[in-house]
Amino acid sequence: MSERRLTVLSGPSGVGKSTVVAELRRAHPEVWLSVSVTTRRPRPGEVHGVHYFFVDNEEFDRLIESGELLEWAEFAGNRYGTPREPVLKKLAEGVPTLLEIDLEGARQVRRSMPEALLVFLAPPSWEELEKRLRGRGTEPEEVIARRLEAGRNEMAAEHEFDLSLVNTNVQDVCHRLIALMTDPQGVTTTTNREV
Ligand SMILES: Nc1ncnc2c1ncn2[C@@H]1O[C@H](COP(=O)(O)OP(=O)(O)OP(=O)(O)O)[C@@H](O)[C@H]1O
Ligand SMILES: Nc1nc2c(ncn2[C@@H]2O[C@H](COP(=O)(O)O)[C@@H](O)[C@H]2O)c(=O)[nH]1
Repeated sequence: MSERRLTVLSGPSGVGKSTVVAELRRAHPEVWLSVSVTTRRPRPGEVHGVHYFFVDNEEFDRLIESGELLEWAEFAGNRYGTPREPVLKKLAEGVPTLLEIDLEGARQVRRSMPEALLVFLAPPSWEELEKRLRGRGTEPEEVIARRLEAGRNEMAAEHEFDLSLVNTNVQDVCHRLIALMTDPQGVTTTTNREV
């Protein structure tokens, strides 16, 4: 089984990664999304084991030390990581597998699984990104500021990805993403900005 079936979706906070992934999975339930571990507190409506595995710092330390994480990173004051075992199992079964992770995590996957397809989700503009992040209404202003600061860094790393998709329209992005996941032959190694 080729590691090419592993697709990583990254991009600045608020660009619409979760929205795109939710629509992709609604339309294509055959795609498996890794459930990450995080030390962040749950937002209203988030369910343990569905949106994240919510753990404390001690448990996260243990997961790192025992090598149970494929990658992990600190983002805007919290830690996030991908459980290794379920990802390897799904890939071995040939299931199209998706990780929604930050830039640092994507870089780690690039090193450990170089055949993975790394897709950057870009906003139509910086103003639109701010509008989406604030409009979501899930974080206080100081957290939004930290996420936007991280977002500047993520935008500067767009060229590291195999491909960029501009999230103007969720349906358009989903169509392109599922095509890439099921037939990634057309992807070149230089960054293309699309949609
Ligand atoms: N194409 C789009 N057009 C307009 N609004 C959008 C679009 N995609 C997502 N949004 C909205 O932008 C907000 C942020 O989306 P979402 O939570 O999916 O972002 P995210 O990239 O997963 O953020 P984070 O990294 O912080 O988890 C949401 O309110 C969502 O409804
Ligand atoms: N490196 C990793 N980053 C992850 C993982 N799971 C989620 N994330 C990224 O964290 C930020 C913030 O997410 P939020 O849910 O608090 O808004 C976002 O960029 C996610 O993509 C992971 O397992 N590893």
